[in-house]
Amino acid sequence: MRVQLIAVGSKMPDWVEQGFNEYLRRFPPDMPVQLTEITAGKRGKNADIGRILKKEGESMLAAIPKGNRIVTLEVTGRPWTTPQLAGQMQRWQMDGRDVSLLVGGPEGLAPDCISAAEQRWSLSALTLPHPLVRILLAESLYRAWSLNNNHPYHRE
Ligand SMILES: C[S@@+](CC[C@H](N)C(=O)[O-])C[C@H]1O[C@@H](n2cnc3c(N)ncnc32)[C@H](O)[C@@H]1O
Repeated sequence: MRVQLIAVGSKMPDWVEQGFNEYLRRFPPDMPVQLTEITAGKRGKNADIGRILKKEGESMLAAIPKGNRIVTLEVTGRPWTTPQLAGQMQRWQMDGRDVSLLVGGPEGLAPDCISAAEQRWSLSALTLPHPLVRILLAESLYRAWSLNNNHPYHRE
């Protein structure tokens, strides 16, 4: 199973790149995690946020290979524990499809992305900055993978 992380925003600071890549490089060849960055629309003084959000959403959906399972990252999504996420991961793997995880920009995800989601996942009841979400997401997925594979990274 391949995991595609589609996130609004590019040109992340070094600490974000380093933190994210630290976990990315740990995934095994049969579960690669790949990042697709969507350029955020310009949010000037009189920017039409609704239009920007729609365009970002269209770009996100266009980047998803046909047939992928779509999972949105949302504050109001399901708060999975690590064992629950590990269980989800096993179900995703058995289902045979690749997974696309969607992370929105400053105003969140476009309504079209939310409608397209099969599952909505919350990392915390707090609203997190999107650069931090990438790192937490990669670490959470790696921890769930380590639990499923009896790797010593996760300890009960
Ligand atoms: C700065 S947040 C957007 C805040 C926006 N006001 C909203 O309510 O969606 C940017 C993105 O990070 C992700 N995100 C932020 N906090 C999250 C959380 N606690 N759990 C899951 N995803 C989160 C979501 O994908 C969100 O679209």
